[in-house]
Amino acid sequence: MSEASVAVHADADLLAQAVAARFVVKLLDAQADRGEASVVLTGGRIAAAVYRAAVALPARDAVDWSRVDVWWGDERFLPAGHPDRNETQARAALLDAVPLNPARIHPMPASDGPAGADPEAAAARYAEELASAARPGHAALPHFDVLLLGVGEDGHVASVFPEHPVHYESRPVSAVRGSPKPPPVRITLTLPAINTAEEVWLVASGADKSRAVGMALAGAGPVQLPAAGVHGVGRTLWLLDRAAAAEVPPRLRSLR
Ligand SMILES: O=C1O[C@H](COP(=O)(O)O)[C@@H](O)[C@H](O)[C@H]1O
Repeated sequence: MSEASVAVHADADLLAQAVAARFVVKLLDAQADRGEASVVLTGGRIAAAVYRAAVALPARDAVDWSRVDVWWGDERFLPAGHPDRNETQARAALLDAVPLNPARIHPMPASDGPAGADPEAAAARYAEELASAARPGHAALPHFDVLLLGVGEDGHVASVFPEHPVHYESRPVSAVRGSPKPPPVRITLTLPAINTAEEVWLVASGADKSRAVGMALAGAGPVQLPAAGVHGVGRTLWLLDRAAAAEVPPRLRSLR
């Protein structure tokens, strides 16, 4: 488990630009080291801005997109192509603009997909897909070079919400019913699965995130504040704008 580090940028636009640049470099580094890269995407407003900024970077053409695996940390359990699906957002903002191998894009199942409208069956199906990409002799998950997370006003990450029973799920992928944020039915990686990633980046912008961000970095409990419970194996990076960083303990800040 890695110690958290924090980078603060002046505003949401600069934050998105900086995260996009880091993201492209991370893919390049992973491909230099391993010949391929594996990313876990998130949903949310700042994530969409990061994806658009990544597409606008000339250096994006240095990435061999055909050797990038794309996974998701959570999904709203809605029909394929629904505008509120995290997949739909990521395709529009990033995936449709770069030459990925379609076989290496791994969206979580939709509610009208082959697993049917049963979110538990859909979660089990995604767990199987992850397991089939795991390295022989390793756990039930593939290697993730970088896993992106937004942070909710309540401190949720992916679709792990405060005090939700998903905290007690031992499998890597869980259905979520009764989400306090619409839609009520979702699928999510659980915190232990998220914490297998080499790097976890938590990206947050805006004053409405400042309390959750500050409490997570001050050491809140993960059941009450899920963002406090995520750690990359090699690196845990909080990427914030000034508004979201307003309550970060001063000793942790690195201002840009
Ligand atoms: O519902 C979700 O919300 C969070 C945060 O979204 P934001 O718009 O407040 O940044 C997101 O990280 C998660 O993937 C998504 O399903």
